[in-house]
Amino acid sequence: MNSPIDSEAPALLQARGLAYLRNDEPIFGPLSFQLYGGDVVLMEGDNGSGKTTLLKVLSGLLEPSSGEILLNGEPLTLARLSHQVALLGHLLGIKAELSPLQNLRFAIGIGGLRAGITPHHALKSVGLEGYEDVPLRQLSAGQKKRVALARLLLVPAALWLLDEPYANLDREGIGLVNRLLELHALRGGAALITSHGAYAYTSGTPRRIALRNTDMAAA
Ligand SMILES: Nc1ncnc2c1ncn2[C@@H]1O[C@H](COP(=O)(O)OP(=O)(O)OP(=O)(O)O)[C@@H](O)[C@H]1O
Repeated sequence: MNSPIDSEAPALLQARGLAYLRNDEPIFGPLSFQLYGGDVVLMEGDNGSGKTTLLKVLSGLLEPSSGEILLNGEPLTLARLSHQVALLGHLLGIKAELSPLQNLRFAIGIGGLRAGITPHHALKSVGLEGYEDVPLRQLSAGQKKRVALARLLLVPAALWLLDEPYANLDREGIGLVNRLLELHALRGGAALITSHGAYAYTSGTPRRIALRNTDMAAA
């Protein structure tokens, strides 16, 4: 398990007794865990075990049935979410009618801009130089995923919540995700990643949280 980079700092993310029920049926939890700067944590589980639901709860899209979520030691609010948390969901949150550049500018308007990087630079970093002005609907699934990865690079959010970040990516794209994660962890960020188990994160041995269909337990 990674240790906090600054032991005085509160966890970037703390979940306390977090549970979600749909129609009185438990989907996950209760779960308690925390992520500090430098942590990359892998959330594993079979189809339907609740990984996406947990990320939706952590990113404020769903209300937990019980428990609480703290960001930097403070209760989660929409204002804190927009600047402290970046979500990469199944629906990538990018608009098909806009170009990569327009999508990134839109994201900056909401989430802010990290110092020392521009949208052009971010697109080059994810291998999309030359695609700046092409409408998203003309890009492949993997290229769209790369636009969403460029957005992660641009916004200053320290906590990344990534739902299946390797899906639709080729071998080079998988390496790209790993490099982005390593860089993010090195500069004090943290990431929670979902995976079906065949994960591709290759840097060290990430901490794991296991969601199971049968007992809904946290490891
Ligand atoms: N909008 C919804 N309405 C009703 N039930 C839902 C909804 N979304 C998900 N579920 C149910 O909640 C459970 C958890 O779903 P979730 O998408 O969180 O699982 P997952 O672990 O991310 O799955 P996968 O690995 O297939 O992406 C499943 O049983 C699913 O059928």
